[in-house]
Amino acid sequence: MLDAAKYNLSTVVNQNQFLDAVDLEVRSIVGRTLVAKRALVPGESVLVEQPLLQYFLQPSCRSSLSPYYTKAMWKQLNKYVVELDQDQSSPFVPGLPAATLAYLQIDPPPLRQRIKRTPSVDHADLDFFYYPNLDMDHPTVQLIVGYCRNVTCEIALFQHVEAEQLATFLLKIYGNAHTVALDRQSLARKGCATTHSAKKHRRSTTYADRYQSAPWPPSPLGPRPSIALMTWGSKFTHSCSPNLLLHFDNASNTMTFTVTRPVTAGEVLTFSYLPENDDLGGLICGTTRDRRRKLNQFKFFDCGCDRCNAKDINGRCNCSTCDSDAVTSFNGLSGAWQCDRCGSTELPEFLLLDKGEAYASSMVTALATKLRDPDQAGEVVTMIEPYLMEDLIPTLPRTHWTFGYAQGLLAWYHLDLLPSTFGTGLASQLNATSSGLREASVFLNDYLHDALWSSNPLPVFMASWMVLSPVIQAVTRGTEEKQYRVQEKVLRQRSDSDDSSSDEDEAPEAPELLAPLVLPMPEEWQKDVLAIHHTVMNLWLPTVNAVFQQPPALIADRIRQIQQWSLRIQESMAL
Ligand SMILES: C[S@@+](CC[C@H](N)C(=O)[O-])C[C@H]1O[C@@H](n2cnc3c(N)ncnc32)[C@H](O)[C@@H]1O
Repeated sequence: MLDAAKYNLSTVVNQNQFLDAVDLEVRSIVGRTLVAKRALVPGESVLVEQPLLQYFLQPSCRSSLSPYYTKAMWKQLNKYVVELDQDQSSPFVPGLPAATLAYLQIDPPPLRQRIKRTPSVDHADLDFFYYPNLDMDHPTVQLIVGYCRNVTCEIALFQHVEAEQLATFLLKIYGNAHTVALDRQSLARKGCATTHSAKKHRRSTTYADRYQSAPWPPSPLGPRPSIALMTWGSKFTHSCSPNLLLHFDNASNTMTFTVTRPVTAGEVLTFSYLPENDDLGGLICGTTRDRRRKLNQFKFFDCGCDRCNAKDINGRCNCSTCDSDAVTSFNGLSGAWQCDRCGSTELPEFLLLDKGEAYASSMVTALATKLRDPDQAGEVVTMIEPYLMEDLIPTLPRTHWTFGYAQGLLAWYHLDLLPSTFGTGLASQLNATSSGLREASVFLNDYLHDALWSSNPLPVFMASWMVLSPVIQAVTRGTEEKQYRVQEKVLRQRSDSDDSSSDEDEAPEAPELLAPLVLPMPEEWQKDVLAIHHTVMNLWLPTVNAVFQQPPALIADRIRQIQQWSLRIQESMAL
């Protein structure tokens, strides 16, 4: 029970809404967690919170966020990590030195009066954070335990600290903290930063304000990754299909947790501990096995979310035993594939060696990565179509996520890469747009929408852009004819061109681009375009608009492009 008198809510900015919407309970598998106190709707911000403790991941000078930083100590701490991680069995050590320095913020060294500050966090507040057992048989946990022994024995500033105490703190950071891009200028404006470079920046901006015409060089103080430990933000459970979206606001230094789909009273509130921009193995594509492996490596627990526990819709596959169109799902707990209809655990051939899925997954990932890299795209573009259509796709079950994703890559190729690489003439001779729209419809509707939207709406919307953006451009290009007006002045300039008295310095004016002439939509595009349009406008945008009441620039731009595209479709279909 979340009792305001019993708990410290000082970091919570929206205390009334928080207490009205959220409760603290202990649930099986996930332990202590925040749950919905009442039914919640998309767009509700259940928590807005400032960090209890915050520090830069890569400090480069002494500051209010790393008051004990020195180059020599930084070098020494990094050396311990490298020495202990020689076999590189632990995947998660780069943040250790910064977290170690941050420990001194809560437990300052007694002998260093000159730089001693009042502890920024009360020790007792840290009791509220979960951490894994120090005996845990996990390479990162054991590396941290060994590292803390070195630090507390050999570094003078840590001689008042017990190794166990430091290890517990570091594991609390690893198990609970968020990484956010912190803008040092906004901290400096609030008077928080005391670094020499921030002071220099303050001096320079004052000077620049006074002499506004001075061509001032851009500030070197851009956003930098920082670690933020949130008292209540760390009490949400992880899910691979979460019901919350996180947004960090630099100006107020707050993290907001917003509901993304309808939630019933009592439901566990979740966000994803996995990086949300990680296409495969993240929230959209990828296998249960990969996600669980990552969570175990980075966060030390085996995921027990609904998607991992029961049916991984991302990994569904036709049953080869009863030959039904029912799906075979991966059961994360038993670690086996099972048919929804006949219960068979006989694996379809694709999954038999687990090589099929792993191979398909690595191939679509590698292709997507190469195509996004301008230096590598050229070598892949020429082979993507025959490879996907002849080699890979025929081996993929139609209900498996790799099939959906491969269709997405093909759509991208037909709508964008083919015309931009080989020209629009060849693309139209090959009917590339029709093929691309059909493939886009499979990716956006059958895969992202039918399989994932209701359980994972926001990541679906983000992932859709890879294909939705080329769809918008191709449909817009294909339903308009550009029109120009050659202005009178231009005509006069042309007729005067031989006249030696004309002003030679006057540059000829370019023809003015007019609103394009809208053309009817080709009949063979209509079915797929309308299906995509229906999904995006009627099923996706209402939720996206509710969640992002004040959308960040990127989302606002996407919504604007979608709305213009919708107008174009209506105009062109009316002809
Ligand atoms: C950031 S804490 C969440 C709050 C924590 N339960 C507490 O008591 O403070 C992360 C820990 O919660 C548990 N947990 C969170 N999500 C989980 C999930 N999907 N499956 C299993 N355990 C989970 C794990 O023990 C994990 O190490």
